Amino acid sequence: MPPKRKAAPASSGASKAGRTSAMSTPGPATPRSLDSSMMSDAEDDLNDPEVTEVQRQREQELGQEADEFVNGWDLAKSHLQTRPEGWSGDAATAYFGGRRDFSFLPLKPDHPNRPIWIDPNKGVIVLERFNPLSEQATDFLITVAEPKSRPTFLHEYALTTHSLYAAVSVGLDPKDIINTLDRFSKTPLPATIRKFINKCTHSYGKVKLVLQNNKYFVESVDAEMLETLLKDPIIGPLRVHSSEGITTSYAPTMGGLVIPGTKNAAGIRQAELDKASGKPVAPGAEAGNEADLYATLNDEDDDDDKTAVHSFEINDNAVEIVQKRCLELGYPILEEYDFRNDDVNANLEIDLRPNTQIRPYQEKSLSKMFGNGRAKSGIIVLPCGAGKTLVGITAACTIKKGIIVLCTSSMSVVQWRQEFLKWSNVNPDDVAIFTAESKNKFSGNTGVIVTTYSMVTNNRERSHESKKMMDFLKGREWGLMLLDEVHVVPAEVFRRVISSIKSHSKLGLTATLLREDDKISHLNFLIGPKLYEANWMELSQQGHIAKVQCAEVWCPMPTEFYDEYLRANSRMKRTLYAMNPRKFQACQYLINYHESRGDKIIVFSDELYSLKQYALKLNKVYIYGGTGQAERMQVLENFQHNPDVNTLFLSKIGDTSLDLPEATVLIQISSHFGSRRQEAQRLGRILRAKRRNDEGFNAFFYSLVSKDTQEMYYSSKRQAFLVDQGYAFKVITQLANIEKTPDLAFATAKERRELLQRTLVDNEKGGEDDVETDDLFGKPGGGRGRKKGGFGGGGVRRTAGTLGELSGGHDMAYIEQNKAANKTLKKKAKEVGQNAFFKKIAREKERNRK
Ligand SMILES: Nc1ncnc2c1ncn2[C@@H]1O[C@H](COP(=O)(O)OP(=O)(O)OP(=O)(O)O)[C@@H](O)[C@H]1O
Repeated sequence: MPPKRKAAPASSGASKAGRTSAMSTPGPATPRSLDSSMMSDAEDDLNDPEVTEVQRQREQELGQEADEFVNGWDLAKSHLQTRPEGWSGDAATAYFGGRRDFSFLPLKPDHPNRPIWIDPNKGVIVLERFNPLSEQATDFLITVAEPKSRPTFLHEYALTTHSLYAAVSVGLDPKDIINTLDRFSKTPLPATIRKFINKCTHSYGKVKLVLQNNKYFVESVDAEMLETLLKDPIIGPLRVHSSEGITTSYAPTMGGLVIPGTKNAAGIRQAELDKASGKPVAPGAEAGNEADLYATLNDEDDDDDKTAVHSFEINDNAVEIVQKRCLELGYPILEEYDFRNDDVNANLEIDLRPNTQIRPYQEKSLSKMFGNGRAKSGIIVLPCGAGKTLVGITAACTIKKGIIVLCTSSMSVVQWRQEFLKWSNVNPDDVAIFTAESKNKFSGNTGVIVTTYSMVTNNRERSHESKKMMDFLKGREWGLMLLDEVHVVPAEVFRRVISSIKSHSKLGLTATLLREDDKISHLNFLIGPKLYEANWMELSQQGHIAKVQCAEVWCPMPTEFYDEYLRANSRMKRTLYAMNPRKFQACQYLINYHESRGDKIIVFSDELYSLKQYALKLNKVYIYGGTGQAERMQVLENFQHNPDVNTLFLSKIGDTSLDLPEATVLIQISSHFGSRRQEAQRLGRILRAKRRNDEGFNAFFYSLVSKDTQEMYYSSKRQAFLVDQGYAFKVITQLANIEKTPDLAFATAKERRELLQRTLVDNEKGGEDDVETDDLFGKPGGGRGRKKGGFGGGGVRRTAGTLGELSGGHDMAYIEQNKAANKTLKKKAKEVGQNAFFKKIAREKERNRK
């Protein structure tokens, strides 16, 4: 069967440039050129129970697609060899024909000097990064469009309704948007694009959602508009009937706003004054500081004219439906909080400490939130380690009202509280924690509460204390709700949080806004649109996150493994491509190489059988769902502090449930399907490297892939997001001098055969059923670390002798070669219970507890 081969849309062309060949031939062109639309409905959302069933079905389909892909290459290759004489088509022709043929757009005479192209149908903008005007164009595009893909030479942005609203809300005039786009464009601005911009900007801000006295109101200055909405068959019935239809009041006015932690903030200016004992730096002194432009609104904007506003009340649980419907009607609802004129809710004494200065990208992201002096709800996307916490705290210091922070674990709750105390001058008694262990309220009449999603959405019988606390949380209006790690929380959880706890504004924080597509659109209504997404490459060039070299290592499968692979069911296929002895050797080689350079290495395997086999054979420590809490802590502490423990094997439990110490190298030996989010999250683990500013320092991310298997396909799918962020995956087909690796595993044909037999026998009965979850909200049928069979389970029998008998090779008795390194650690820990290293850790723990 020929592979499904839909040509990718022209608009994703820029993202195709991400993979390059480092050594020898990369083989066939990369699977990125396959149907990229399939990426959108991938099973990205590993944690969402709602997705699990869909996910299982997709897994099967994906398996088929992957097989077709692999077979397809053979077909394609044979086709190329036999193409007819005189055939003039080339591989690229398909990308520029039909709907992607834009040659009807006339080029301006000086088009080489202009940096952008605009797709008249989709509003996708392609920016030439090598053009001299690209810097200016980038600053502008970030304000009016959403970044989609940013590899080295070509960037893609998209004009969307939300991006245009955001542009208007920071004071850009539709005419200016059109003129500037036209100025940068190589062709005259298409009429469709002008129309789209005018339409979106025209309806901006006509309808608002406002929280007053713990009730939601739909508000507009245009009474007729509200009448129209009330006549709508969906919105009309959602009005609260006891309320008296449309009411009219008068809107207050705004004053100037300065985001704390920026150059203009009082604290910073005071600190600069003190430091230099001289004049303060003039506000906005830095020419072209875009954030200054947006963040500081002049008091001249004040006027005393009060405008009449009309409103009607809606039910708490109708908010999402009304928002969706208004967007369909072409009147997107604006959720903005005029916190400076909120006299109802108490003010919180909180400011950033005077010496705290937020970084330019943090400032930019916040200027999107506070662009017009009010707080817009939405999501800020910053890579791991780029300082999302400080962004959230600065937002809290700007709003200065009651703040509620929702985290994914009680460990993060404690960290958030500590960060509040570290970066701001808030009174420690005003920052309270609501977890299973602690249910304190703040001392004054307002403050900060840090809690977890599960604490506030828990359906089980609550303790008296916990119930009292929930009543407290529900009974008041919060100024800001900070939602951490929004990409891993199911939409239903947000729905429950948001309908029970009322807040005037919401800020979602995440490193990757990747979920199944419809879930992303849920977030638009549940939290708000994406306000800002940082450019990873820019941040790494500026030294805020580490530079990472990404490579995909192609490992051929020995014939006997490949034969079994072709015959195997999908479960066994996965085990076989993970247990490929050439892959094992590559892993051993890379570990040796990087350990000798002083790196700390994390090896990820989603396949539990291979995880443990690799770790045992290489005598390394490992953690998976079944590892007890005490052992986990011990392994992590050793990995962090013990110079003899430099490699840690991790199952997918490491993606979300562990607070991992810093590492500088990541190796993936097996990864589940095509989750772009998981891939990005894993890369994030090495972005925080402290040595990132050392001259020539690089972190490394290797994906080991068994050649000509389904893995090749999944791997390319997984990389899509990172490629869009500008990471180039080098393909390595040969590791130099690998055969000279000391004690290279499976170096002989006999050892490889033995490995194959053992793998087949051990997994005969289904082996590890990978229901292990790293999951915060649980999946049906699997609690944390629950698994059928496998290690510690009852399903697999592994005894010396059995294999020999089965295979008929009595000389191949299976010997458990290594004691688990974990056990050695445990033993050592007992022996050296009073060792300085452990004493230090104990002291640190004690300090943290205080
Ligand atoms: N403006 C700043 N000035 C100084 N240090 C900063 C600043 N912003 C962030 N940092 C530091 O950068 C580090 C990473 O910050 P943080 O943990 O908030 O990142 P993150 O984006 O939340 O990462 P993750 O997604 O991994 O949780 C922290 O040590 C933090 O103190």
